[in-house]
Amino acid sequence: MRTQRKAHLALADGTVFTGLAFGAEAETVGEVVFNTSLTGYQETLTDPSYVGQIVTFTVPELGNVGVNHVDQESEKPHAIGVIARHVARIPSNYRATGSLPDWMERHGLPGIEGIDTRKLVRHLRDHGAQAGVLSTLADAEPAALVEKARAAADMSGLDLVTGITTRAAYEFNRPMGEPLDGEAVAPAARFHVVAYDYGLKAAMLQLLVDRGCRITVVPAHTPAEEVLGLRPNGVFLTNGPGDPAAVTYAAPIVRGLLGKVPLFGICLGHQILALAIGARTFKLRFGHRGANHPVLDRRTGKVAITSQNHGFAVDAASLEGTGAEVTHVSLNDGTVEGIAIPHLSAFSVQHHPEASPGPHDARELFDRFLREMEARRA
Ligand SMILES: NC(=O)CC[C@H](N)C(=O)O
Repeated sequence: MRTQRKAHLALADGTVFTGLAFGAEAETVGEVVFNTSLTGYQETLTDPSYVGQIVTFTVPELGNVGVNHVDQESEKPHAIGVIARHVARIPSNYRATGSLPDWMERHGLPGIEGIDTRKLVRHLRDHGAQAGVLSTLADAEPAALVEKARAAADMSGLDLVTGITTRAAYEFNRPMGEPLDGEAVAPAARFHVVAYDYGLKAAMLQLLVDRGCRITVVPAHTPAEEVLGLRPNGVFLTNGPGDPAAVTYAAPIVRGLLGKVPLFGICLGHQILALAIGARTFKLRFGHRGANHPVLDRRTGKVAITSQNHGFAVDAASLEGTGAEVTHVSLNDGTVEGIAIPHLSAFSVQHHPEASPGPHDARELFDRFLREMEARRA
C-alpha cells in the first residue's frame, strides 16, 4: 500500500495542524471556516459562496457516498481546500460515480485529514475565522506556511463576485434532481424571473423552475433598466462569495429595481437588498455554516431549522428608518436572518431555504415569492 503524504494546515495566528494528505498535491491560501452539516459535502464544495475558503467539515467521516452528477451546485468546486477527520476511500451509494479524493484530485483541490477537527473548530470559534495555508506538497515547511498565512489578505473589502458571475445572460431551465448538463424542461409560462448571478447555487433556480418559473440569469453588473426591459414578473438575487459591502455596484442597481418589481434575495442577495435600502453589513466572528441553525419567523412565531453559510450579516440597528422590518432572527446569536419591505414587495433571507444540503423547513419562502409575483400581476 502507498504511504500517505503528510499535509499541514497553518493558521495566521501561528497554530499548525499536521495530518495526512488527500486529494490534489497543492498549496492553497484562504479563509479557514467550519461547516457542521452531517451531509452534503459535494453541494458545499461546489457552492460558489465558498470562493477563497478552506472548509473544515466537523462530520467524523467524509466521503462515504462518493460524488455523483446530481449534487453539483455549479460546474466545479469553489472551496479551495478541505479539512476532515477521516475520509472514506470506497464510496457506497447507488448514485456514486467516483470517490471524493479522486474527484478533488481531478479538480486540483487539496485536503488534509487525520487532524483533531473538534480542536480546530473550537479554536476558530474562540479566535475567529482567519487566514490559513493548507499544503499537501512534499517539501512544505510549517514555519514558512505560517508566514504565508500571516501575509494573506483578509476577505473583507474584496469583491469576489465580479470574478465568478456569468459573462453573458442565459436561460436556466433545469428542474430539481436533474444534473446541470441533463434534461431541460420546456420553459413554463407562469412567471418570468430574472436572477442576478452573484455566484449562484443551482438549487435556488431549480426550485423556481419546479414552481413554474422561466428564468433568465444575468451578470451581476446588468443595469436595472436592462432587467426591467425584459419585463420580468420578479427579480431574484442569488447567494455569492465574499464581503457584500465590497460589491459596490450591486446595491445601486437593486435600488433601481425596488418598488418596480417584486424582489427576493437569499444570503448575499439578502445582504445586497439591505445595503440597497441604506443598511450596513458586518463580519461575523466565525460565521454560520451548517444545516441545523434555528431561525425564528417573528410574524408566525414558527421556528425553522435551516441550512446556513455566511460570514457576514446585516446590522440590525442600521435597518432602523429604512422601512424594512426584521422578519427572521437567528436563535443562536440573535442576528438578522430575514427582512421585508412589504410596500415594495421585497423580502430576503440570510439562511438557505433551498437547503442543498439541509432541511426543507424554509422552502415555503419560494412559494411566498410566487405569491408576491401573483399579487403584483393582479
Ligand atoms: N452564501 C452566501 O451567499 C454568503 C454571503 C456572503 N458571502 C457571506 O459570507 O456572508
